Amino acid sequence: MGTGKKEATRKERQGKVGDGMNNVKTKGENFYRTAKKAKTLNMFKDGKAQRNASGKITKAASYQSRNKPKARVEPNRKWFGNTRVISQDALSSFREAMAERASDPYQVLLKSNKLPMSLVRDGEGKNGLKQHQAKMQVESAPFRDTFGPKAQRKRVKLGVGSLEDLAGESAKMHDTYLERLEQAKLLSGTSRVKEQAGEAAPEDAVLTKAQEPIFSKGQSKRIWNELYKVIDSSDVVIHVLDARDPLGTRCRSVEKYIREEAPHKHLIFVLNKCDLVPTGVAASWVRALSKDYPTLAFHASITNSFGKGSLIQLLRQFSSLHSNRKQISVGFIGYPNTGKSSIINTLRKKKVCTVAPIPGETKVWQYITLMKRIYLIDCPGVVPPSNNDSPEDILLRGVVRVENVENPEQYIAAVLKKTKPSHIERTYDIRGFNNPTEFLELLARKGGRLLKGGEADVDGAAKMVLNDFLRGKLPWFTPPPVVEGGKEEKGIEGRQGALGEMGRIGMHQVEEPTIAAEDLNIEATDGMAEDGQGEDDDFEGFEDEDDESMESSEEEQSDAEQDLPIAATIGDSGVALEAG
Ligand SMILES: Nc1nc2c(ncn2[C@@H]2O[C@H](COP(=O)(O)OP(=O)(O)OP(=O)(O)O)[C@@H](O)[C@H]2O)c(=O)[nH]1
Repeated sequence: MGTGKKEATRKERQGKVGDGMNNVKTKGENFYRTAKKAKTLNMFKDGKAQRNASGKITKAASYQSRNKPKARVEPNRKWFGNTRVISQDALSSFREAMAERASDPYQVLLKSNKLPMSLVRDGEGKNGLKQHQAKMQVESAPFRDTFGPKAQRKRVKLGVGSLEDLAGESAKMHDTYLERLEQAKLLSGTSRVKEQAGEAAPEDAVLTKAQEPIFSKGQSKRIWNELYKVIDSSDVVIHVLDARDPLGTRCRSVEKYIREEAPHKHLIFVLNKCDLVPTGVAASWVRALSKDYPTLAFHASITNSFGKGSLIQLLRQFSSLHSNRKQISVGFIGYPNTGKSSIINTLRKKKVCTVAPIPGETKVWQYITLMKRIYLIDCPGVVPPSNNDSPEDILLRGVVRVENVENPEQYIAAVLKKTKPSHIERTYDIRGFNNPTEFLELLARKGGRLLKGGEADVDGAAKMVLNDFLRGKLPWFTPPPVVEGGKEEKGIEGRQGALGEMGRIGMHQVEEPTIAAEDLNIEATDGMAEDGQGEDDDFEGFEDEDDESMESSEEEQSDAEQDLPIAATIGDSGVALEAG
């Protein structure tokens, strides 16, 4: 028997139309009982009122009762199903242990979205614990510690006594600012202040350093959009630095962005062009930079590379860290011309990205498959805008194309300052000059670079010297920071490597935090076992073989996934340096 319309149709079809038809309810309005109606019907079902012989109600029916029901919600165990109670001591030791691991660049927090990260990131967010603590502090700090002569709280340094003074001070500061702005305009004539009639009042202007537009390369919105696309799509971000000037080519703003906005992404440094600096210098830089992020020394070359095995091993470790993903993406970021595309070519052992000795060769981001589970992303070179960088600094970092520079001879003094005189003499076979102009003239004459009338082509010689400086013909490097007492600082013990001493990079587990380990499913297991990948990997064959082995290890790991450690350490020796 069908229901509703179907039933009605059946009856009609079979000629059973009659009285019965009226009883068939058809779907539509009032077909189902509403909750309200059901409630009312149930109420009537509850029983009638009891009456005495004369018909007076002795006991009202439940729907007639005027007694208030007990408004108590029945307790349920499920309310507490997802919570755990721990002591304050246990909580603080958990937080200490987690904070230690979270701040160590060599340890990776896994499953951070399943951890009570608000406890770990205490002080960063505005919600939760911090707010609570702030409230507690306000509530618990006694009056005498907060106000009065013995107050221990820091007060805002206003430098003014009254509100009028403050107003006067800000008016004065504004005047000084406008004055400086005017001065800058006069001095440069190229200030970026919009001066078209009435378009922008001087108040709207920004005081910027006057510089040629070519010195703003790598700072355009387009390039930064490319960078953000790469960062967004990457699980691992490789920041490529030039070994000759690692600090100059370091983008701290990008590091900060990743640290704050995408803490789940892994950032590592690759110190490229290590072949251009002495081994000891590269090792010292690696040691110095390793304190902030894991650092690898590298020499990009398809035929004669250095550090390739270590980098691949590291990437495979990251890929096994994210074994639940189909693949991981590795973004290469950094200043222009630091060798991002060259590193990708080195890893792929063939020319997949265009490489050129001029900055800005990579224009848009580009995906490259390294192996089934690892994708690489090339990014155009970016330059964080900074008011402290002079055009000289920018030029000598290789951000600008030398042929576009006007009056290149003005930068030769800086080149001579950065390069040892003996290296200049050896490279150009020139000696006995007293200043940069003399040097350029001698060089131009020696190379037969003469203009009309036998004048030395100083301009051309300067461009040549700048190119030699940037392309590695002239040896130079920035001295690494001197560690106090001449000894290495502790802190990243066992991670310092020196070129020539290869440490196997392997992931191993750290002890689980003191509390809640089982609660949070963070037992240490050997889920991170690594298979080594040597420098001489045959990369073509590697795809099949290794992916298979990786898949099988993935299967093993999938069982143990629950038990993955929450923190894994990158490398015993940490600094991924490799025997040269
Ligand atoms: N000596 C030496 N030169 C290198 C190394 N890596 C890259 N180079 C050279 O540096 C230049 C720039 O390399 P690219 O790979 O184009 O640099 P990039 O970072 O991709 O540059 P953009 O396209 O501007 O982002 C090329 O001439 C490379 O030959 C290295 O390890 N050693």
